[in-house]
Amino acid sequence: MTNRQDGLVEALDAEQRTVAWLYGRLDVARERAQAALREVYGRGGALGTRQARVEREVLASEQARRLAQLNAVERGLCFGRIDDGSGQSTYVGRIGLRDEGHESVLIDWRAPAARPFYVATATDPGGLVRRRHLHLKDRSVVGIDDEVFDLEGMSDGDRRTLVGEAALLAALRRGRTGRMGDVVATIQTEQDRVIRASLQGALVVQGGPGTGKTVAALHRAAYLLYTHRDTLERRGVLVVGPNPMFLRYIGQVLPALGETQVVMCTVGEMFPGVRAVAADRPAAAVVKGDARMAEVVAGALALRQGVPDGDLEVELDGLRLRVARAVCLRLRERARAVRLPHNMARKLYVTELLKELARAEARALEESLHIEDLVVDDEPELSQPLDLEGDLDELDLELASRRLWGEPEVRRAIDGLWPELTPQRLISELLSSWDTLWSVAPSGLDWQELLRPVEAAWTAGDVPLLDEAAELLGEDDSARRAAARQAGQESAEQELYAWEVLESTGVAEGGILDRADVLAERHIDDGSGLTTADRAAADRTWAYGHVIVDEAQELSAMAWRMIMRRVPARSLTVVGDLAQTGSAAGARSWGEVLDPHLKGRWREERLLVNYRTPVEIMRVATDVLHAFAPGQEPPESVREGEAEPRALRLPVSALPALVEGELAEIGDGRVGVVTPDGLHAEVARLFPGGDLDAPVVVLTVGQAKGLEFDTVVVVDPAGIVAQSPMGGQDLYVAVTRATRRLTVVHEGDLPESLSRLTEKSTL
Ligand SMILES: Nc1ncnc2c1ncn2[C@@H]1O[C@H](COP(=O)(O)OP(=O)(O)OP(=O)(O)O)[C@@H](O)[C@H]1O
Repeated sequence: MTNRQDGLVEALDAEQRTVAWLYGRLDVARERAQAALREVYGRGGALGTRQARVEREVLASEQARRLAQLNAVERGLCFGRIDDGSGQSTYVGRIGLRDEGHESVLIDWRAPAARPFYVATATDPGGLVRRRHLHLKDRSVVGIDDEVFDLEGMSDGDRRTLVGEAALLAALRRGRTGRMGDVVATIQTEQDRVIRASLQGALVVQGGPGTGKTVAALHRAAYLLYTHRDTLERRGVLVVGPNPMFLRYIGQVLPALGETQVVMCTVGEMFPGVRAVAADRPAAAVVKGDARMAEVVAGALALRQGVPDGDLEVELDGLRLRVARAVCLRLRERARAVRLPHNMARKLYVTELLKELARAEARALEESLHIEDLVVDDEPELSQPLDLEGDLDELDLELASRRLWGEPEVRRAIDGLWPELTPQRLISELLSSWDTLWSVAPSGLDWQELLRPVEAAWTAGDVPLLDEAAELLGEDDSARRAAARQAGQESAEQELYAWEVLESTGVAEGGILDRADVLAERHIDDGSGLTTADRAAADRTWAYGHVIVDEAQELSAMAWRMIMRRVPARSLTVVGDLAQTGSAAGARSWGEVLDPHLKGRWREERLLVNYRTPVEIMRVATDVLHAFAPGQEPPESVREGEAEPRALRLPVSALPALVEGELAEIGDGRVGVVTPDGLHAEVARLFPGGDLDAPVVVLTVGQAKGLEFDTVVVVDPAGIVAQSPMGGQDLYVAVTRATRRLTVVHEGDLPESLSRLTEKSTL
């Protein structure tokens, strides 16, 4: 054996001992959490005082969460080590662990002490002499990669253990599984800046395909939850993604990092109770996404706050109650002046109008009696004009109002003037009414594109309109607010109590939680057993502590209005690539979409290295990019691929044979077949049952956005360009999904931008 091999074996042995010991600590921590959980449950059932129940729930939930976190970190518990010039070594892992003496033995990757592991470079090693990556298979150390920053500072023994392959490249070469994995072990410096940026304010992460925007944004969520757990566990974190497929693709990253309490949804899912299943035509999507639609919705609502053409007349038991048009106008102005949402202002309007109707009833009654003056002969002082209306005092008015409110004719009249509305009703009636759109749409807006049947299925583009409407309509939430007021009184007591529980049980000292109000909030006994994430997801008006928007270039101006409502503190991470905008309603510049809300108070980080697509494929992608954005440069690939990308002139029916060959080439990996929308059904029939985990999955470009596969087969590139409302952007997205191999299949001519591909007509 050579010295070098000896050194490596020695190093592996030494690291194996350390790693085994760390897993031992993990087992101890788990056993403790399990024992604590058993002990808490052992304290009895649902009986006992409220105090005892709260105590039990607080502890059980904390221990369960701790246990889930400890279980999540089993794979790759420790992945790094940093050595400083003083001979001190620090191990970095998925979670922080301490020894019996409470000394830190493993540093959580998110802790400040772990930072040098990610930011040290040869030119700026930050006091490190070496960074070591540990590769684990189950609990065994199977490899190590060293980067040495200061050869002089290392011992001879250490020098002998240098091993070649960079951990990053090893990670990038792995076959794809159909799901995104975490990259804690190999976060790069530029990504680290994104991940650890301050919670305050808005950060835009702009980067080309494969630069790790998504993966960095997810690690940022985990980092923020670790660093600001008190704020964020109470308020929650929301991740908005482009489609359900993408959310499934990234769904495992945060749980693998021990974080399960993040809400993930698409724009189409952001209105509780509505499932947006239909798609808009591009022209309709553009109009729906236009910021001027806010005026359209407001205008449509204003039309629902009506006044009669003449006087208001209601027939009731043979009486004709009449309220002058001028009075109706005055009541409407008064109700509008309170600036409450429509459904809440309606209360005021209804109360006032009922009083007017009560007066009108008295007047009508007077007239119906046909007695102008009641004259009592003997007692002239009693002789006076009959004045039923003038005789009504407040109490009479209230009683009469209540009675009138029970009359269907009165209800009908009021509903005709100021109806109680749901967002769904307002928007579906708006989008199906030529008259309403014609009268409220500002000039220049192609409102005719919006027209559709009243019962049409909801689209993702409708959801921001529904949200806008809900904001203007409000809901009569007096009952909920009364309950909240009462809960508010209780919460101070609960916080104090929760704190006492933590202290008396030692949980507080263990550092598991440091703020009692977090617990108090999470454990307010609303009887639902819901977590913050559950409550937030079900509540349209929830204000999140932080919102991450991925593929943010696709969002329309109206969608941004909705997102901003969810995050009043404007703590946002906006992740995207303007060169990949597929939606005609999407962004052309970040300033254009963000400035209306943030007034320039956002900053941008750029990611410039492509970790996904090999150089050869990126050359093709660059041609595609330059065809629609001549001056723009794509990110630089970090590695070479294994095959030149190719074009094949083949019919769709030949795809199964082609895909079979690709599967044979890549072994364990995944094939993605990307088609224009119009061909999707036909191609998908050739590969039944293809979900994300399947070896072959057929996707439209919209579905493939954000995903990646070992091999990508792009079908009918000319069709993809033709269908794209923006031009070549969709083709750019399609050709940048591959990590290893790219084949373009076409029957007609290839788009000019793909002329670099060597063309063949056989497999
Ligand atoms: N530091 C890293 N270490 C290991 N793998 C990484 C790293 N950064 C990114 N990757 C990998 O590169 C691939 C691309 O990352 P990601 O999907 O986050 O890029 P993206 O910028 O969101 O791309 P797109 O804009 O095309 O959707 C993923 O497989 C990801 O795991």
